[in-house]
Amino acid sequence: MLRLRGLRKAYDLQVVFDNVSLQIHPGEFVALTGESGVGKSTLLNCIAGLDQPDSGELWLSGMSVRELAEPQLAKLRRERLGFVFQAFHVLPHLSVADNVALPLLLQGRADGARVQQVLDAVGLGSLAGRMPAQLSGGQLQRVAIARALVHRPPLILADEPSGNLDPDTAARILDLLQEQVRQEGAACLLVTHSRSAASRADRVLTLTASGMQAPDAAAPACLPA
Ligand SMILES: Nc1ncnc2c1ncn2[C@@H]1O[C@H](COP(=O)(O)OP(=O)(O)OP(=O)(O)O)[C@@H](O)[C@H]1O
Repeated sequence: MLRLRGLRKAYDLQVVFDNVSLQIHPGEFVALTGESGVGKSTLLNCIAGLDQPDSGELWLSGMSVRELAEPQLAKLRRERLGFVFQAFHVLPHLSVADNVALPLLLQGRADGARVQQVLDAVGLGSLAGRMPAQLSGGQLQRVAIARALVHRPPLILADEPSGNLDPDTAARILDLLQEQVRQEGAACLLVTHSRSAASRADRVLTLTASGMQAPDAAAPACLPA
C-alpha cells in the first residue's frame, strides 16, 4: 500500500528528516509519533504529493509518487487518499454536507446517503446544513474527518485527528478510523502525540531527525507496496 525508502527532506539548509523508511500494508493501523517540529506533517505532505522530498523512494498503491505529473498526482490523491489535515482545510463557503460530499463529487459519484451516514458516525448528523463559521473547533475537525473517510480511501493520512476533541469524542473518532481499517481493509497512518491514541495502533513508529525508529524501519527491498 505504502512504501518509503531513504526519504530525505530539507528546507534550504535545514534538514527536516533523513533516511526515513517504512512500509504499511492494507488493513494496518500505524501511529507516527515524534517530537514537535521533527517533520511528521511534512512527511504526510510528502506522502500525499503535496510537498516534494529531496531524495528517496515513495511508492503508493504501486505507483512511484515522485515520478507522477501533477494531473496523475491529483487523481491519486482524489481516489486513493483520505487526508485529515492538522489545520482542517474545511472550505468556508460550503455547508458541512457539501464539504463532506466533495471527494465523492470529484470522482463523479454523488451519494447523499453516504454523506449522511459518515456525518452521523462523527456525531454531526444534525448539523449537515450549517456553514463552517457556525461550528466549534472540534466540530470542524470532525467535518475534516468525515470528508477524509466518505469515499472509503485505501490510505488514510490523519494528522492529530483527535487533538481538539474531548476524550469521549476523540475515542469515537479513533473507533471510526479503526473501523475503516478493519472493515474496508484501508491502511491508516495516524500522527499523534497521544499515548492512548498510539496504544490502539498495530505498530508505533517514531520519527527522528535521522530516520524512523521502529523494528521494521529498514523496509525490505521488495516489490512496490
Ligand atoms: N514551508 C516550510 N518552509 C520552511 N520550513 C518549514 C516549512 N514547513 C515546515 N517547516 C519546518 O520543518 C520542520 C518540521 O515541521 P512539521 O510541521 O512537519 O513538524 P511536526 O513534527 O509535524 O510538528 P508538530 O508535532 O509540532 O505538529 C519545522 O522545523 C518547521 O518549522
